[in-house]
Amino acid sequence: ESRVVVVGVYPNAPKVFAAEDGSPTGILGELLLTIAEQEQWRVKAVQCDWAYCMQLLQAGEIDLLPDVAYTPQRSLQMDFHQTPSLTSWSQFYTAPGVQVQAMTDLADKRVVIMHDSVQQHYLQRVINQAGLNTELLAAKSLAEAFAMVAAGSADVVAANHYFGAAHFSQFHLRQSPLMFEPVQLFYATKAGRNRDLLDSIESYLGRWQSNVDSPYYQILQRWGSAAPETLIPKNVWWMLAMLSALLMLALSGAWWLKRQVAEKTRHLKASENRLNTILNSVDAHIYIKNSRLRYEYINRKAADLFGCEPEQAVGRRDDAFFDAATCANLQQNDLKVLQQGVRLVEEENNRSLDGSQKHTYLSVKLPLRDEAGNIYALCGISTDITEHKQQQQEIHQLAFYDALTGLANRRMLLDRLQHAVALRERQTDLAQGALLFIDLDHFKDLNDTLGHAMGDQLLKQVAQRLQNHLRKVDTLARLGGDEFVVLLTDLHPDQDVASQKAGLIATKVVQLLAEPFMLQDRNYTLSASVGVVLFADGCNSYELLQRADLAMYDAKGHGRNGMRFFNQQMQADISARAELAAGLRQAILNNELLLHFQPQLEREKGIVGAEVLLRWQHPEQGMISPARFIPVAESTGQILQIGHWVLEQSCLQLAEWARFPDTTHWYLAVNISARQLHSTNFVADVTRALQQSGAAPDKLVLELTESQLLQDVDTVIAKMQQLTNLGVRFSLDDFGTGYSSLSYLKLLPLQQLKIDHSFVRDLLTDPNDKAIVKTIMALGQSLELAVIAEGVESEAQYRKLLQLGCKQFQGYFFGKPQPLESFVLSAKVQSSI
Ligand SMILES: Nc1nc2c(ncn2[C@@H]2O[C@H](COP(=O)(O)O[C@H]3[C@@H](O)[C@H](n4cnc5c(=O)[nH]c(N)nc54)O[C@@H]3COP(=O)(O)O)[C@@H](O)[C@H]2O)c(=O)[nH]1
Repeated sequence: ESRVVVVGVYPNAPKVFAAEDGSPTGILGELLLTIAEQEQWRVKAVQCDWAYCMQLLQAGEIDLLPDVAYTPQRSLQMDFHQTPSLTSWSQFYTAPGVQVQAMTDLADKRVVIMHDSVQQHYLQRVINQAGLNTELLAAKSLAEAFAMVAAGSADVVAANHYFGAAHFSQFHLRQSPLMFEPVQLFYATKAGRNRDLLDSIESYLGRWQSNVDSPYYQILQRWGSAAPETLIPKNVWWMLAMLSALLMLALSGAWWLKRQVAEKTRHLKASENRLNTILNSVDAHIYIKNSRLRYEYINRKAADLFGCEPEQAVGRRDDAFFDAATCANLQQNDLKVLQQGVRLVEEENNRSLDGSQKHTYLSVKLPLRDEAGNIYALCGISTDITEHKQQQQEIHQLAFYDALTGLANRRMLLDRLQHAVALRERQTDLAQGALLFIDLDHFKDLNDTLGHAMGDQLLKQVAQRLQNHLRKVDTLARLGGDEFVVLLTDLHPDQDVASQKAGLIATKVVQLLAEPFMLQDRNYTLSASVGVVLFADGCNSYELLQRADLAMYDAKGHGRNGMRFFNQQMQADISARAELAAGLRQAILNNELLLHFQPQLEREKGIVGAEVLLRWQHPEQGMISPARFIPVAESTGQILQIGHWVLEQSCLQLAEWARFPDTTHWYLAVNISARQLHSTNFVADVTRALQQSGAAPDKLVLELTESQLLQDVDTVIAKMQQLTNLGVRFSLDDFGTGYSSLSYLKLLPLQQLKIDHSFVRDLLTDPNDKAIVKTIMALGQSLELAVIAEGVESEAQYRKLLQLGCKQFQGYFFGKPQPLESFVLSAKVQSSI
């Protein structure tokens, strides 16, 4: 039984195609039929297009497929015989007018090939590697592909030269001289199937190809092949193959170079993009200007400022964006960079063309040089520091100016003062300067009565008024509260003239501030005290300010509403007071304070008690008068501690005297300072001193002065009342020197008035003093208060006082203040007389 061989036949004349009866024909069809005849195979043809034939072979539905070019990839799925049945190569066939002399001519062309053919795989690789912009189209058959070119839907067709040579003129195409992809063609079977068919074919091909008279060559001749293909010398065929390989190598090289260039371009593009991203996101204006000062580059930020796109600024100059003054300044800076090759860092104030925007920039400008070192452009980086400058200005304002009045503050004043003093020290022939220290009198009262808002209003008006009347060179400062200082410079080189001028200005200031101010539509009048100091050799700014302050206090001490020059005595007084305060601290610790007692008498009874008077036994200076140290202790607050000690000691002494019949009736008059009286603990302190000592409260007399009672009257009266309720008595010291009114006196829980010694001193000679004493006596009588006269130094004074009705006395005539022992001794002697 003959073997049935199913053969795939696809249209590829003249190599293979189906005859009218469907049997395979063409070179490879006839060759197969000739072998089949010899082998008694019954050939059954299956017609298919190329791609479908390949699929049928893979599926095992056909046994054999002619005209298959060997490729390593196909050898994985198919088996081939050894001797090629044909050799072939590919060629391009073009539409008229289309030239393909080299592979690169395929660029921008539509090339059609048969689907899944060797040409498709080869050309796809070439196009990719050469990076050609070629459109590769696939047709089902070569006839369809040729028809596409003929119809204009493709420019070029690639086909094996057998088909091409036989058909190109029929389709009115042109044959390109470019040959490529030489191949060897075989009958192929599915891998592992029909090996016997291949072996048979191989045996015939081997024998017939070595004999030119064999059926193989007869078939070739019949189908019009000019030369027996297999007789092409092997070396020529290899050369063709080598050339093809070289072409591939060259194309690969070109492809590699192109890839490198593309890679580099990609890198450069990426770098440029990155750089642009950075430059555009930097918070600064970055630009490049060429040597003619035209912009070559600006970043996004600069473009936003200019109100255009970056490209639109290229070629333009600053005058397109800034006003004339700005341009002139920028040009000056730019030329410095371009001409001198320097790196420039400058603050630039730029104003826009229409003047609407003004900005300050910190600009850094650098020259750009070519490889030969020549400057061809400049690169600028300008950072907008407008806000920073404003903040700096605000910080400066806060640091050096008073927020309320806008005047210079202490810091600024000291700064200017230091500068003026230093200048004066360097140039002694320079005009003399001076400081005026101004303090408003009783400003606190205005604040307390009208409120702080009104107080602020007044301070602003004071500042304004002073400022209006001072020269521009002078500095008016507010130190805080109601304290103002004027720094006068450039007065006069002559000390006396300068002093005269400063005095006139100070007087003018006092007069100015005495003129009424308008507050809430009402006139408000105030006064000011002014201290004046002239610059002095070796005196620094702090000392000058302190001296002016002292002078101002002196002005206050002299009745306010006036001016005083600083003098050395003020300084000496201050130093002495400071020294005294320091010594007093030590005195308290070292028990240097002691009490003296001055007797108080009644005519019939003799000694009835004593005034306690404090003494300071200084180890070096001897006895220091309380008239010196009590005011100091008052101002430093030490009086609270000292006064408390006096009170405790006095109570202890009273308790001690109470134990003896001779002294049990004696009382002690203790001086109470203003601070003591106004301290919140005053009543408690007195009560505790009495309780802890066991002294009888009615033996304790507390001496207050009229001035102490003027302040916070209600509280003082309440305190006095509380102690009066305990039995403590109160005496009004220095009576007659103050301003006590009768109605006011009636409110106070007093038991005694003490006639000041200044009235007693001239009682015999001065009718006024005599009249005052008489009045005080009458007052005491009407208010039912005892009256004691102090400072009685002579018998004549004593007699006169007796005559005027006085019953109680104190003074040197009866006994000076003395230590406890001598007081007690002399008191007993007096009683026994
Ligand atoms: N707060 C306190 N003040 C006190 C205390 N001790 C004293 N003082 C006050 O110090 C001032 C000076 O006192 P002093 O130097 O002791 O002078 C007193 C007497 O010595 C003096 N005096 C008395 N008799 C005469 C006299 O005949 N002639 C004369 N020239 N001076 C005389 O008078 C002073 C007493 O004055 P006064 O207190 O007003 O009664 C003085 O103000 C004391 O008050 C203390 O502990 N605390």
